[in-house]
Amino acid sequence: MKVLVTGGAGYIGSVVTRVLIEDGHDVVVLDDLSTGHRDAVPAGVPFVHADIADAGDVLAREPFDGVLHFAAKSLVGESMNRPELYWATNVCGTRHLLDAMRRHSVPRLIFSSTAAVYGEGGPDGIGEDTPPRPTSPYGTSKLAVDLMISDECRAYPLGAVSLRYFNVAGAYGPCGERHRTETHLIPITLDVAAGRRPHLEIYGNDWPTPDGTCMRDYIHVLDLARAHVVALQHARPGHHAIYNLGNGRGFSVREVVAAVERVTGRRVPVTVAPRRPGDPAWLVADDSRARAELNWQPQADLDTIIADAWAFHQQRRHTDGLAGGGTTS
Ligand SMILES: NC(=O)c1ccc[n+]([C@@H]2O[C@H](COP(=O)([O-])OP(=O)(O)OC[C@H]3O[C@@H](n4cnc5c(N)ncnc54)[C@H](O)[C@@H]3O)[C@@H](O)[C@H]2O)c1
Ligand SMILES: O=c1ccn([C@@H]2O[C@H](COP(=O)(O)OP(=O)(O)O[C@H]3O[C@H](CO)[C@@H](O)[C@H](O)[C@H]3O)[C@@H](O)[C@H]2O)c(=O)[nH]1
Repeated sequence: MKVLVTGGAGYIGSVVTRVLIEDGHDVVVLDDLSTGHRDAVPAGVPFVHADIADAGDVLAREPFDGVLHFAAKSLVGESMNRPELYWATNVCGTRHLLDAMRRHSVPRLIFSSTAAVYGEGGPDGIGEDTPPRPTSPYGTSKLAVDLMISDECRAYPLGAVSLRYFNVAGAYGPCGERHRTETHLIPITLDVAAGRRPHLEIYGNDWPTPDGTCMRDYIHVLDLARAHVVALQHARPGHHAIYNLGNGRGFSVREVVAAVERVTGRRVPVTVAPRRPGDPAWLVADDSRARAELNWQPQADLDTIIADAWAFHQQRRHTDGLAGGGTTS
């Protein structure tokens, strides 16, 4: 298929772009490079430096079979302080994209939704039919888009799939997490293991969980990418399908730290800091619907996810000459 990948210079979008190309698809990437990197887009893939609000200019040039829409603001903590950014980019930006898709008769949409739409979970996995109660503007904005897409599919022949990712981590070859300001647990913990930060701050040790730290469900970015390729085939006109993508198993922040120490053979000093506003205690997926209907199955366990992220981290250290504290770039 000929597809447009918005946010294809970002972490997940760049991995999915690679996997789509390996699967024989013809990809164009659109990204404003606000958090992405031009060099994350594979060589030879046409790149458009633009905002999603202007995606119509690209869709007007030639027929597209689908759009994979990753471009977004996506940090829970930031969204608590700057909610307007989340409504403008995630909701208004996607509204413009949907209008352009309709104008240019693009039949398929794969949307990056999130576990953050559910709000507080619990030890039992969260299924797609759980009533959404987001605890942050990030989650609210993504839920608003999911609802907007459902309305669009009811009224028009668009076929859409929302994939609700749980915590994505790991790397695929030259593509991994390298946000200018990193907030995600695994890359920060790897920075500590590498001696680039003095310690990890654990955001709260008094949560209602077995060891008092937050529980999350980590999924390898390559497992996630493969689900997108399947979902593209699965989109049916006038239908909006929603699938959780996780591993179905929760790990606490302290368990992630222990896994990083095990995989890297390095010590990770920690301190306990206050809870981060907007964080739920538990987010663990019931991903049985994706396994059954998409015939998809995640392969990588937590140690593999961390080992691949660590290999990427070490490789960036060499290519970027990174040393000492600071952020990845
Ligand atoms: N990382 C996770 O664990 C996770 C979990 C659930 C959902 N998601 C979703 O997956 C998607 C990708 O996340 P990521 O971790 O790769 O983030 P990322 O920040 O690395 O990638 C987002 C990309 O979108 C681009 N972008 C942002 N605003 C844009 C705009 N207005 N116009 C054009 N491009 C724009 C950025 O430059 C960046 O390249 C997001 O929609 C996010 O909400 C991520
Ligand atoms: O320095 C840190 C960073 C994180 N955490 C904790 O680690 C857990 C995971 O945090 P993080 O890696 O920032 O991911 P989340 O906030 O869980 O959000 C990610 O996972 C969500 C789905 O679960 C997605 O919607 C978001 O886009 C994605 O950023 C949370 O409990 C944090 O409080 C710390 O204790 N210290």
